[in-house]
Amino acid sequence: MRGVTKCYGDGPPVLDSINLSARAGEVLSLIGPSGCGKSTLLRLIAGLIPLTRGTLEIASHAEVGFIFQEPTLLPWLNVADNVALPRKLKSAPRGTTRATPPSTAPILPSTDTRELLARVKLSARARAYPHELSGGQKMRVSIARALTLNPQLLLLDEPFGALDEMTREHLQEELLALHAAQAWCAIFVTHSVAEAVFLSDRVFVMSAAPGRLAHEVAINLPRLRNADTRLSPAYQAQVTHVSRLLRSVEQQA
Ligand SMILES: Nc1ncnc2c1ncn2[C@@H]1O[C@H](COP(=O)(O)OP(=O)(O)OP(=O)(O)O)[C@@H](O)[C@H]1O
Repeated sequence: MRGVTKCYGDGPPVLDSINLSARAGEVLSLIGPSGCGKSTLLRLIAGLIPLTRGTLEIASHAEVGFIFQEPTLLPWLNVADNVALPRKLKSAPRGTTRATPPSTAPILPSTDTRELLARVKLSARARAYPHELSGGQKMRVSIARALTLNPQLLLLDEPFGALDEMTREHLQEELLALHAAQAWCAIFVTHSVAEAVFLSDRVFVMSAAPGRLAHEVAINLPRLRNADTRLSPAYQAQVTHVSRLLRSVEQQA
């Protein structure tokens, strides 16, 4: 992104002159006060809303996956069919596929779907329906669905915000294991400093009104992170550092 500015309607800039570049395989986090424009930034990258000014380039043909805080699963499809949905929508001729309840019997999961379900530890629940799953399991389905098209870029908007602390930590570790296997670039929006530091190569602390990238912090921890990482002094020092930066932008707001 170069000089990206976003206004909604004829309102003031919500984001002002954002310059941001991400390398293949990098995990970036955006953290900042409520309303500073984190979700807006992700929606711009996803192409869901238009830029007001500036330029945004994504490597050509890059597949982009999006994971929201709400798992947004289709209640009438089982786990395997929810995960396979992006592939089915993509392979269907334009104008023929509608996301309405089908009357046909469920199709056997493809090998790819089965493998994805194994990676998110849901093989045993392939035939379950969303209402039969826990919050953490629903999020695992949402992650598997986002990975179905082998994205090079994964956008995550506060995906673990509604989950309890333990589930959240497990999912963070699982997400990093998936990243080690597939090496997509990820841009992660979170309100948790600990989560941002744990997951990221770089953390951006944003200031509000208008939203800007106020601080960039390189997280110099070994890439292979696990539960022990959270106990290490280096990790805790980075969490303290980012927390102070966040406090300072909040005081300026
Ligand atoms: N569709 C919209 N129309 C008008 N204003 C909007 C729209 N979406 C967001 N905004 C405004 O843009 C600003 C940034 O919103 P955004 O949701 O991007 O912030 P955020 O940093 O993700 O917030 P939070 O941390 O609370 O989720 C806010 O002031 C919000 O009110």
